[in-house]
Amino acid sequence: MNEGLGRTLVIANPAAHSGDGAAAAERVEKFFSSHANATDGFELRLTQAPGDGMRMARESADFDTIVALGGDGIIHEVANGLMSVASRERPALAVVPVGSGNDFARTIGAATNEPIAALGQILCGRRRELDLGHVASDTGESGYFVQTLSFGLDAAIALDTTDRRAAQTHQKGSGLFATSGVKILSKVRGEASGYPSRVTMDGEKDVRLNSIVFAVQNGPTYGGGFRICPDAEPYDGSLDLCYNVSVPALPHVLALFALARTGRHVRSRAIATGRVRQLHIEFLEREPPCQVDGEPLHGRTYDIEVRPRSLALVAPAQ
Ligand SMILES: Nc1ncnc2c1ncn2[C@@H]1O[C@H](COP(=O)(O)OP(=O)(O)OP(=O)(O)O)[C@@H](O)[C@H]1O
Repeated sequence: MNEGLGRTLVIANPAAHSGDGAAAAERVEKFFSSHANATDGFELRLTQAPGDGMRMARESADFDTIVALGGDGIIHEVANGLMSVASRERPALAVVPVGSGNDFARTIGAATNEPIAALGQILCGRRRELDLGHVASDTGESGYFVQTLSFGLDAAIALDTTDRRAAQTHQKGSGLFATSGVKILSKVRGEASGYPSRVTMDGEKDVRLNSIVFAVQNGPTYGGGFRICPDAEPYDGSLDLCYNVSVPALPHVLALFALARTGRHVRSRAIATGRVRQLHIEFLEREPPCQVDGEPLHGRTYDIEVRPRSLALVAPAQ
């Protein structure tokens, strides 16, 4: 049993998972109202638009625990808002995952799209110190990521899933990612052309790559369950990498994409993996598509680092 949630703020995205977030928020409100000893008082606030979750979390120093209810997007916003709160006043993060992708939830072992089960896990959970990734680009954009940052074709695929969700597709999770993958890859004619880059890992000598895929992960999956960095874990003080070291022919790229569903792509000679604390990437010819926890980010040059043990997380007891 954890030491209690204390004063609790639920920040809920009613639009998450094609609108399921609204009903999930009601169920959580009912649960906390009828189990008064679960918290030292709670408030529920619904977001109305992108950005609200970050703002609400930024102003949450009076609470002990913030429960982010929704998908990876709202968890990303709440984590970023919490990082603006002074560390000695920063509330703990808990999640009730109601999303289409739920990659962060999968990483920490939280029940997905089952709000009461997820609440049960929180109430019986244990505190863990969660690492975050931090990224800053040459456009001046910067922020933290809880799960994933990637460049290249896979980022284009992830961003396409966001557009297709906004267009009310009924697909979810890895099916959505797979369909966007086939769509994006079918636009590639002949050889997939990469994004030439110069990469410095942990201050070592730089390497030249022609990146089709360059993923920087705090947890193992992206795209609703694709195990791009199968060994990543968000409590180890480092970020895991997966990138191509040669540019395979298109059928090979498609095969690797399919294998990534279960993490078997890492056995390919075209793929390298790594583990770093800090990374500098410069894209030499053109800006690649880039996604951070499923949202777009822009720039040609990126500084990325792990911020170990940044957030107290109420994680399911394993
Ligand atoms: N009230 C709202 N109406 C519309 N969009 C919102 C609202 N609140 C937040 N958002 C935005 O919706 C986006 C997606 O939300 P969220 O990640 O919670 O759900 P999802 O897309 O269904 O799940 P996942 O990210 O796991 O696939 C976020 O980027 C968030 O900023």
